[in-house]
Amino acid sequence: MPATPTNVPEPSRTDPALIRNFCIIAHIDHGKSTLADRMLQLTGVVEQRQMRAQYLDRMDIERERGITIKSQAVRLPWALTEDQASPEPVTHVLNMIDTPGHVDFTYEVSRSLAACEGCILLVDAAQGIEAQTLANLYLAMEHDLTIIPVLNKIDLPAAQPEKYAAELAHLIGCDVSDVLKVSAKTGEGVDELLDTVVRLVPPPVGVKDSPARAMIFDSVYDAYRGVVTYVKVVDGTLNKRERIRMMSTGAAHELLEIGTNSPEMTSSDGLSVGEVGYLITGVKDVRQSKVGDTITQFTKGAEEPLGGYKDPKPMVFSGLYPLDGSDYPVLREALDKLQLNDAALVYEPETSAALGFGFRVGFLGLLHLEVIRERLEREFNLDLIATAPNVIYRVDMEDGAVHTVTNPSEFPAGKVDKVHEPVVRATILAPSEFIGAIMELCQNRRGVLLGMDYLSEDRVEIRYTLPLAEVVFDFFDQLKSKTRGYASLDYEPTGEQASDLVKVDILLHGDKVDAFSAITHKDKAYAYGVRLVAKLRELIPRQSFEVPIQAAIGSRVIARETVRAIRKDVLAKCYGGDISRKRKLLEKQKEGKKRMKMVGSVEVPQEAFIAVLSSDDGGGGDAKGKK
Ligand SMILES: Nc1nc2c(ncn2[C@@H]2O[C@H](COP(=O)(O)OP(=O)(O)OP(=O)(O)O)[C@@H](O)[C@H]2O)c(=O)[nH]1
Repeated sequence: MPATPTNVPEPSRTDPALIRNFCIIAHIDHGKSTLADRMLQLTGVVEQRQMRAQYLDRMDIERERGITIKSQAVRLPWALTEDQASPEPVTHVLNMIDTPGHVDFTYEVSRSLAACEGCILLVDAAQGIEAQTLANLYLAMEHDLTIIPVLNKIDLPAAQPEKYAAELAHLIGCDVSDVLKVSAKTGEGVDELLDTVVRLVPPPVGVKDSPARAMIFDSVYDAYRGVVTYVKVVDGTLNKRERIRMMSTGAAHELLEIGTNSPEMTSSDGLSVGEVGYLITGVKDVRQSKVGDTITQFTKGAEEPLGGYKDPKPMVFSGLYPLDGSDYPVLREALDKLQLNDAALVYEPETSAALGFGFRVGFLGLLHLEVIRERLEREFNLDLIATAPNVIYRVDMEDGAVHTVTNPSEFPAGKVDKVHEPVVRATILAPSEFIGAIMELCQNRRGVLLGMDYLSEDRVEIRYTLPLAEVVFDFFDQLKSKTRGYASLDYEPTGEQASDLVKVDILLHGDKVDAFSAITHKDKAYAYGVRLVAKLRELIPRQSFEVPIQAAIGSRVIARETVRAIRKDVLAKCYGGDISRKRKLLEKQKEGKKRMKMVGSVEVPQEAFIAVLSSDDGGGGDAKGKK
């Protein structure tokens, strides 16, 4: 029987003993959104007739278009099932906090978890534990959260609840009988799950009568209301109309609105100890309301911030250039706009001899890069050339100077002592039959095996240290193809290592093309040069003169190909008078031209810049492409 939310306490007056803050962590597609839907329905915050699939996700799309805001935290009233029959059931307040699912946003996930006291670890009963299940579980453990293991999709004919319950129990060290079994689709077991959240997740602890301290765990930009900031109040109370201070910057703002989501925004007088909700201050840029920062009162505020604040650090860089140079101001404006909602996006203008005016843009990871690029192209109608993504290198010179390199073409000339590159700790989960293939791939990518564990008879967890540069290209695609789609991957940065790295330049007609420069390991430089030069020879059309294509390390040429002269005369085969056919061919040639970029005196098609992005393992796989 669904609970009807009666006697729900005001957010500014809720007894912390009745609050439960929790999140759902799961591997992608294991059913997090569907379970959230069921909870919205069972707790009565969304009525049956309003319910549609993935209620919260719908808001996500709207937010992207700037209409509404996704609920980063939803307040759900719930009375224990056995209480529901009594005349005055005790209503608990469950705050369900959303966590971004992807590896690029680990810091945000970690802040969301820091706002909770417990979590539901959701695993698909037909698939078992996957890499993101583990990555999130480890984060939850770091934050000392109470973990409720749950198997989802038990309605599926392919579900193996007994097998995976044992796997899950083994992983977190609990009893098999503690693993709950639900179907987010049919709703089976979801009310028991809500009861379990009330019973097992500890209430938040904080000091009521002290200056307020609230942690920001998310911050989103809304076209109409400005920045909406999601917080958990740890100590004290934040009241509407109060002046507040961001502790990392000291900036002061007025609290124009404060409230909770259930699931639409509902304003209140304030938020007190243990409560989770949103606030609006009128700031226009998420960088003024940063994830991880602590908010307190402006006067007589707290002195010590809550721990854990750090600025987002870009890990991957790429040059973004408009195909049509006159679009440069549009690109600048578009980046400015996107930055309003993305504190992790950094960029600065850059000029390339080959590509003209553009920006060097820093991203948290490859997914972040893809999302931004797609939004620029889709929402701002831009045609872009993106240079191959690269990581940050730290270069120590023999004379003691230290350079930070975010663009390979700026790799310093002169006597280099050491080059450092970032490394990650990667966790791969897969059926054990693929161990050999996975190890071969990781070894090829300069990986160092850290360890391997069997999760069950036929599933393994393999841990490697890998240079980030080897992961950012196409590692995941390769992993998927070598394991028929069965492997899952997660990684986290773990520092840097000194490596034998060199810069490989590409010369077209004797001119260095900065957009093609790459930093690679010395042992791979030759294969890289040969492969790229061969690829470019295929892609660059014949010109009216001969074009040598060379790869070089410093002044030493390591590979060379030549594009022979003669411009292709598309009309050569059109004898006689079929004028419409001639026109068609000429138009086609013109179309093709549009997508060309003049690099020095050579016309280079756009695909050539993309070709640099795909790599073949071992360097020798190019024959595939030639067939
Ligand atoms: N049969 C069955 N299907 C389910 C159940 N729960 C979720 N699904 C389906 O599984 C798919 C993924 O569910 P989502 O809720 O989108 O999963 P998610 O974890 O939120 O996925 P992401 O948001 O992409 O990370 C959808 O097609 C759901 O309809 C369940 O209990 N039974």
